[in-house]
Amino acid sequence: MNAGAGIFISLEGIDGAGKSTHIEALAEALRAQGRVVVLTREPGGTALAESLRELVLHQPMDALTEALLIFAARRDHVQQVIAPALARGDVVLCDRFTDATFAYQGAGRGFDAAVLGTLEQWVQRQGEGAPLLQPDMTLWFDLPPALAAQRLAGARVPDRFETQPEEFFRRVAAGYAQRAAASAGRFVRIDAALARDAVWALVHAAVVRRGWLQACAP
Ligand SMILES: Nc1ncnc2c1ncn2[C@@H]1O[C@H](COP(=O)(O)OP(=O)(O)OP(=O)(O)O)[C@@H](O)[C@H]1O
Ligand SMILES: Cc1cn([C@H]2C[C@H](O)[C@@H](COP(=O)(O)O)O2)c(=O)[nH]c1=O
Repeated sequence: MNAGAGIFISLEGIDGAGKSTHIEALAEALRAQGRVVVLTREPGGTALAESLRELVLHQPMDALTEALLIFAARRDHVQQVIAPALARGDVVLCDRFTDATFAYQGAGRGFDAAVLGTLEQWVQRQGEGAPLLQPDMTLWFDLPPALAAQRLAGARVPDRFETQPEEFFRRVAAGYAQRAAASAGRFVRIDAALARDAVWALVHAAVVRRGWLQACAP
């Protein structure tokens, strides 16, 4: 649940699943129908959080340090960008949010999910008794890790996560599947193995179904 009048949509999936390929087009489709869209990402989205992102993606560190830095970045991002945008009534499109932490740090690294849950409660509430900030909808780009690795091969210099073996991404993918099953009303599974046009059609249809976009005229 989000605390404002706006709409909070997150995009999730393992590295290379195709989120970035569609997030700009979704922002444009929403803007074309008069919505104000804040396009952002995690870790990142503020100057401080982008600095923490650089550390998390490139510096060696243990699992607790990684989880704390990601939640510190998230706190700043929520306070400075996401909560104000939702309060204004904007649409927030966020490339990854806390489901990524449960999938990567929890399922991938094996970090204690209960501790992650506690950090989530601290970071995503605006005050005592306030609701837990959560996306209204999560578009989950579900792609087999072997296919994601093929798509990413040679595409860019890999970071600390992208250099992990395929087995790591199998655990992360299983983590996402578990999150999706536990929050079936929030998650929309996108078959990311399809061709780009077909993936876009699924993304567009998911947002239309919620009534946040008008269907295109035939
Ligand atoms: N449906 C598709 N079919 C084939 N290739 C695709 C498809 N969608 C995206 N790609 C390609 O796969 C690669 C990864 O896509 P993209 O960067 O959008 O993934 P991502 O989920 O944003 O990854 P990351 O989270 O690691 O940044 C890119 O080279 C992109 O052009
Ligand atoms: C939010 C979040 C992210 N990560 C990881 C997942 C990715 O490998 C990188 C971000 O890179 P991207 O190209 O922008 O997808 O960070 C994570 O491990 N935990 C998180 O909570």
